[in-house]
Amino acid sequence: MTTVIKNGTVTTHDRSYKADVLIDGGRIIEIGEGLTGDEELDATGCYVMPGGIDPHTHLEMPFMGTYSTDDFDSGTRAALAGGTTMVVDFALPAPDGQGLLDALQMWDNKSGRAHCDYSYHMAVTWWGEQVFDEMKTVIEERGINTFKHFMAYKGALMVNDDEMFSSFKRLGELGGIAMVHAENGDVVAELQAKLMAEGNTGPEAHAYSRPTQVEGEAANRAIMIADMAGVPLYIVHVSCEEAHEAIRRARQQGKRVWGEPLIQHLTLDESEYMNKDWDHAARRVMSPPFRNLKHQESLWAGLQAGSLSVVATDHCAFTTEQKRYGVGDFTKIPNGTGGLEDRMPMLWTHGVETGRLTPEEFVAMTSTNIAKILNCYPRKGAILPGADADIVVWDPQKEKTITAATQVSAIDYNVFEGKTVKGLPRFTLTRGHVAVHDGELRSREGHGEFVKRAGNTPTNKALSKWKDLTAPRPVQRSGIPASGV
Ligand SMILES: NC(=O)NCCC(=O)O
Ligand SMILES: [Zn+2]
Ligand SMILES: [Zn+2]
Repeated sequence: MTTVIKNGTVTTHDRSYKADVLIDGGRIIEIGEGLTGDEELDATGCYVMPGGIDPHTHLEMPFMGTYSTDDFDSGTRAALAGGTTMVVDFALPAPDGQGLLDALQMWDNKSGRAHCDYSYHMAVTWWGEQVFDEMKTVIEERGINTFKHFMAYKGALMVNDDEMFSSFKRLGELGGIAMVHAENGDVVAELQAKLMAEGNTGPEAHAYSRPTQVEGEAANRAIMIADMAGVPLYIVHVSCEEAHEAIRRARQQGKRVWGEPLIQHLTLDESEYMNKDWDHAARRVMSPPFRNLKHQESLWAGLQAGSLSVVATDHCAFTTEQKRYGVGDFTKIPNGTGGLEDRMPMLWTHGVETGRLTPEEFVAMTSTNIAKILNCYPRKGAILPGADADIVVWDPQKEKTITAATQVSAIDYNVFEGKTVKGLPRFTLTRGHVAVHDGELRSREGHGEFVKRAGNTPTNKALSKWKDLTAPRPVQRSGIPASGV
């Protein structure tokens, strides 16, 4: 059966034009005028865009003594409801020595419920011969080319500089991409202990324990270590000017570094932690914490200027009951917030509707840029013949007020509660299946497929060539002087 999307404006990362889009067998087969199909979707007044890709989710993640509540079922339904058609989740080996392949098996056991396509990043939570060896299999056989390192969460997921340098060098050899959660975990641990000792036990102390300096220092350190190891670097959840500045400078110097701000850091601020209601503040505890207007403006400017590349969510949703594990001790509040369902409408509302972004830039930041970085473009992130029919028909006039009462996510609150958004999906298609039909969710459990992503991306190849060309070489001398003895 064929499906045709009619009367819309096709909008990609580089242009917009009027055309119909014909779909068969889960792929786009033709783009043009006057197309017909068995099923017609009317896109009058809408943009026809590549479905969103959220490159940063933690679905059913074991973390801080519990599991994040949205799993591959509710999480991917929430994604589709908001126009996102692919998520990339982090497979996390237990830091006490669990192998990478073993962790991937655990993630495979969970992801079978996905309603949209998905891929994984691999986390490196400890270092040893087994990790070194298995990295090759992960890249070459499992099709996962991105490896995340936590520079924070001391005593749990954190790796030290020597481990990070070893891992980065191995990734450079194998054609992988390094990722970091950039916060100085040693400093955070000390600040946490000091705050607790002084009786600062509430959720606001979470923000006090993670000032922008800890992020800026770690981002800069990771950039320099990646440069010495000869590996491209992707910095997740960039929240402040200090980290952005390090990325901006590195990119201006020709280093291969990308920065990913989150929709939460772009639109919410630290005043949330001062709320008199403990639950309200604790629900917003995430790392890095929300910042102030100055940092938000830096992130928006980075998106406009191209020094920041991708907008994600870091969706890691805990219920109020789970957040209450940290009553009396803020260090025990599970870190993480939701956002999968709201990323695209919030970015459209605060980006395109305000004139900060063009619709084409919106597509680039929510889909195409990350598809290119992760090496799954143009299968994903494109409206082109042959691409997967992961499409969102975006209605710029459709409005709603975000509320937990009607959200798809399984948790009992929403950090964007009460915010009105203008710009929502009329239809969301996942490999041709119409999963959102005029506000109605018609997704299918298990429809999602794993997306393999080969290593040795174009960026890896270019960087390796450059590093070879500029590597230190011995000076060729005509004669060696006699020893002075
Ligand atoms: N960001 C956060 O607070 N929770 C999820 C885990 C991580 O990305 O650090
Ligand atoms: Zn993180
Ligand atoms: Zn994360």
